Amino acid sequence: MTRTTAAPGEDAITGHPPAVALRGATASLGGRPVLRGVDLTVARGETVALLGANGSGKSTTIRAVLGQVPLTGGELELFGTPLARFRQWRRLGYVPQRSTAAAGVPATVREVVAAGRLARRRFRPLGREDKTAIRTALDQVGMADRIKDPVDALSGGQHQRVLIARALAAEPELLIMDEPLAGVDVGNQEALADTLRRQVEQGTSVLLVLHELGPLAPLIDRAVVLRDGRVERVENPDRLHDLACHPHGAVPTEAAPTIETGLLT
Ligand SMILES: Nc1ncnc2c1ncn2[C@@H]1O[C@H](COP(=O)(O)OP(=O)(O)OP(=O)(O)O)[C@@H](O)[C@H]1O
Repeated sequence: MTRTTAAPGEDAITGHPPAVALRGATASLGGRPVLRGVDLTVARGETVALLGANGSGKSTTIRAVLGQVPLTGGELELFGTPLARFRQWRRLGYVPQRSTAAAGVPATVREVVAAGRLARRRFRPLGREDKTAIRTALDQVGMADRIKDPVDALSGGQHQRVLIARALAAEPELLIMDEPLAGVDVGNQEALADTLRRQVEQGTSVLLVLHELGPLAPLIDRAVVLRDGRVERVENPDRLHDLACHPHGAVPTEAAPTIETGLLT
């Protein structure tokens, strides 16, 4: 049912609370303030990109959303539930920044992707549904033929695609990804963008850190630009082209040449 008015915190169209509602978030790491009052909302079915220079707090923000970095102030709700009471982690899928993920873990591709089903199957053996989800997720990232290989035998970009498959296998309602296309070649970036488009069409909410919009640009509803642990500005899709070319400076008034991707930091 379409609604024209929404209660505070609810999405105006679906009437559901947003997937992510972060308000005035502050956090410190190593004794230094890193988040200094971040407001971030991801409505149901929305795709939000977090942009900003190195060290601006993008990864820390999404780790805070995942409950991995404690907030020193502010509020976080996931699907309308305050973090302290949130237990439905199976509704989330996470693709960590590649350099921090699964390095040196002696596991096969299948085992890594099966880990994405952990929260769903509550440590029971894999069932038929799990096996189908694993196979489908690997198909979606073009890695089904490597299912039996050790992850150590994969290239960096292939490894990244397996981590994306792990998140997809969870069939999440909210997909959180930290630089998901880093190290992935152009052809596979396009394929992953198609996969993500299908997820979004099915109603998945997406929060992702990007340095380059690349083929994901058409999927993005809003871009939140961080600077020094604060939201510097929020941009709508029609500004994304300019943002890709001029992330931290003035946007020229003259028409710029059409460029689909651009360096964001
Ligand atoms: N474990 C840590 N201990 C201390 N400081 C940290 C830690 N992790 C991150 N920081 C600091 O927090 C700030 C924000 O880091 P964060 O990783 O969130 O930035 P980012 O925007 O994701 O950067 P990048 O684009 O380089 O990935 C940086 O100044 C960083 O040095």
